[in-house]
Amino acid sequence: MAIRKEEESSIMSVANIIKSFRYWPRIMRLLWATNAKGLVAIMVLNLFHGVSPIIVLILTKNLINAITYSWNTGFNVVLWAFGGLVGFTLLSQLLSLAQSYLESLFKVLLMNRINRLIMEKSISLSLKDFENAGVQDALKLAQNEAGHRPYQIMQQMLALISGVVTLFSAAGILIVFRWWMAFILLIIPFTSFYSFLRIGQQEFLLQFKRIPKMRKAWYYSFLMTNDKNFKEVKLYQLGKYLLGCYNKLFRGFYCEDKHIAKKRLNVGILFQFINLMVNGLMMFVVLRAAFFQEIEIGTVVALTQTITMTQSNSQSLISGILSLCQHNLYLKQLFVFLDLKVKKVVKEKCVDVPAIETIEFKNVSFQYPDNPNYALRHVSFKIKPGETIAIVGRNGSGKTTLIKLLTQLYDEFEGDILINGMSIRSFDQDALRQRMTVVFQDFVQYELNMRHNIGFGHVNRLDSDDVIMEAAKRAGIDSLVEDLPQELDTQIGRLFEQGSQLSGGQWQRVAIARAFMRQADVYILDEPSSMLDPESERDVFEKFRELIHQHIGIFISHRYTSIKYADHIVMMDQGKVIELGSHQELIAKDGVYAYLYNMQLAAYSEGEKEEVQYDVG
Ligand SMILES: Nc1ncnc2c1ncn2[C@@H]1O[C@H](COP(=O)(O)OP(=O)(O)OP(=O)(O)O)[C@@H](O)[C@H]1O
Repeated sequence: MAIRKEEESSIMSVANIIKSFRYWPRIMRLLWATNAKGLVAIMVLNLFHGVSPIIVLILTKNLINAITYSWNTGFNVVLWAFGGLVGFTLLSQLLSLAQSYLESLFKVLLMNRINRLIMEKSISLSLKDFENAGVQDALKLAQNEAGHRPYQIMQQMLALISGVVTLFSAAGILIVFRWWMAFILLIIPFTSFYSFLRIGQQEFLLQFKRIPKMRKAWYYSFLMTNDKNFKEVKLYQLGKYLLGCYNKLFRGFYCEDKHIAKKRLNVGILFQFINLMVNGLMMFVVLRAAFFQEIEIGTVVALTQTITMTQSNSQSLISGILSLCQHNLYLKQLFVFLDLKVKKVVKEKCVDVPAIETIEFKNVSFQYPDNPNYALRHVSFKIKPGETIAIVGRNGSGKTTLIKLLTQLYDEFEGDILINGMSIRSFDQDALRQRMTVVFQDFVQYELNMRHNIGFGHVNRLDSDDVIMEAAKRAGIDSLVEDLPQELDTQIGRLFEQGSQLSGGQWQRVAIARAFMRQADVYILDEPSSMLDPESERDVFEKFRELIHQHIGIFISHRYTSIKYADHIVMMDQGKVIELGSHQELIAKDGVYAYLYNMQLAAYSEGEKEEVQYDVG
């Protein structure tokens, strides 16, 4: 996904810069789709903006000449010339205000459109792509930089159009006087073009290579400013250290930026000097012509202004083209992100997923992208209708990975998963997911109201208070919801105003209620009891067992006291199923499960004994 090495080096080539203009038709379509009428109006106003300095110049020349010869022509001619200049200046200022009004509105619409495109793309990505560091880099660049570039390109384009109009009309005036002056004034700024282009490319390359570090800097800042991390940062006194890490990165960025800025300054000084010399020469020619009475006083004023205007316009034209080239490089990254391939929905896949009755893992092996080790190896087991399966095992043994494959968050694995005897690959992923409900270990705490927090389990039922309250009841939080100041409509969390904060266990129960919103065939709880007290844990499991009656229940837990009620237990170790059976069977087998179960039991009774001794003492 990230630009490859050879592409990095070719960024510096002029051919690559020219190639980057291929995105322009796309940018134009984007601008057009944002607001076609607004775009046309802005363009027309911009053209007017381009010709208006020349019209003002001609009107000024006329006025001065009218004053010079007024004894001959009468004061009326002066009045008309003056009226014309004032009237046009007024009109031009009014139109310029209208232009900035329209441009500011257009900018808001365009930014919003690009942000929407980025978000739409983001949610269409697979988990595999989303977790890829290269994709994260591109996303960051698209959000930070590329988002506002199309607008700047539009502004620059418009400025260029108006600049070209001004430049050529000014050059026209000069050509009539001395053609070679126009030629020199147009040519000189192009000599600086290549130098500035190189600097612009170097700057882009710098920014591009910096993205991973920028994400790190952002992360340090996030650690210090986010409420979730605040307690630990405070307790371990990490503030100074993290700030130091952030500063170190910032200092590195600053040195690099300073180096580029210095280069730009040196080139700028050199070309400014050349410009001044040329300007002086042109002025000398005009003044000489005036001295020998070859031109009138109004024409002297007009010519000196035209020289300055041509020079500054051709300069800003060059810097405009340069910044367009640079915007193009950034924009390329936006389109690289937007063009990321999303797996196409295969039409033949079965959308009508029948009620899930059996699930069978058949010799499944799986490796995460960029991870050389297998997370699962030759996993096989079957779940029958109405069964509850507990998946147990040490940390990193592959339990959650099983769930990720079953829910199709990753779909490139070896072997097969059979749903009612058919390969999981033959079903439409979204349709299949609708038949399942999951509480993940790292469930989301939505900083929204309680209605959303529970209702997101079945987003079409967000307005059904009864359904939401029923789910809350199943998760044992109905009274918690009723006690909230605005019940379901109470804001939860601390991020926004008037939010009611919940405890860790309460948040977990809310996530469980969310999972209970759906009438699913498969209920999956990944460590649902990690934050629950023993009473709540028993409560949740009882509710879970009631709910999955006739359905399939899968839960992952490290608490063996809850696990023993499952119909079947799958014991995992290093990605493999090492034991399989009911609690009694596995205890009788006296293997790893029995060892871990007895160890936990001993730890519990030891704890209880200590408590008793403590009470007695
Ligand atoms: N997104 C990922 N990318 C690369 N490797 C991963 C990813 N997620 C997990 N792994 C690796 O896969 C292996 C299995 O992880 P998994 O999360 O399935 O373990 P687990 O049994 O659920 O662990 P725990 O009990 O700690 O939750 C681990 O070695 C882990 O490092």
